[in-house]
Amino acid sequence: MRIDVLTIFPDYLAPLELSLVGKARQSGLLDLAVHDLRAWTTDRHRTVDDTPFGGGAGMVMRPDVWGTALDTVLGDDADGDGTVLLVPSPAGEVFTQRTAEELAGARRLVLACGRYEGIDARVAEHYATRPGVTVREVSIGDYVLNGGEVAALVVVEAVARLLPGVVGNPESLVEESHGAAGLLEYPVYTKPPAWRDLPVPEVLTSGHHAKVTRWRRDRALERTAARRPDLLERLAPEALDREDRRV
Ligand SMILES: COc1ccc2nc(C(=O)O)sc2c1
Repeated sequence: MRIDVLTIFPDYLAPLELSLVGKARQSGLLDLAVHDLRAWTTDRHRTVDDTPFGGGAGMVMRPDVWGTALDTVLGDDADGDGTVLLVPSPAGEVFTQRTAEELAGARRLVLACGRYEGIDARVAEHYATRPGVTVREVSIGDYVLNGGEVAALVVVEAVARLLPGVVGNPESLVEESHGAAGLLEYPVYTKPPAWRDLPVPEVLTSGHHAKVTRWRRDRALERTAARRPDLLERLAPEALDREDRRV
């Protein structure tokens, strides 16, 4: 997959050179480039914003600068099919694991990180008409950030780890929170067996795999019911067996 991130703060995306995403880039599993939006400004102050039509506080990012930048980055991608222009926005659809799975199937992601009061609305409107490009405005949660860069970090990590070969053991993608089971993850333990007078649950050292599996499922159901009942409500009825309903 090819990912391009456009921002006025390229250094904010430095964490994408580290760890799992960094390794995926080095190995060629992920082709990612970060671009400084100011490279497409034309004035000596490298201006990217202006005052909002209709008045109000703050500044709005100019469509002309974004248009030149996105035209360049999108290129004359003849087979532009499967390109998602992703715009982090507090007014966007909520980004979930399902969103990450959908985006992981795209041929290409271009993330446009806004700042100030946001990007002129005509940018998303214009690129939504471009053949082969789908525009999605997404929010990573019900709080407001100062710009799209943090959201871009979240989106890139959540998507990259779903790409084949990026995570060492694909099995681990199944059991984690918000994974295929649709439940929160069960509690995990490691050595030492006793720590500050706190023991590890006996079943986990019993060697009885069926009991361990059941215990983990029960703890995941309990946690989900206590912390995210909305996830339980979304589960298909057949996703819970008779044993599950006992919890
Ligand atoms: C101006 O650009 C912004 C500002 C706030 C913001 N908040 C987001 C969120 O996902 O909560 S994305 C985002 C982009």
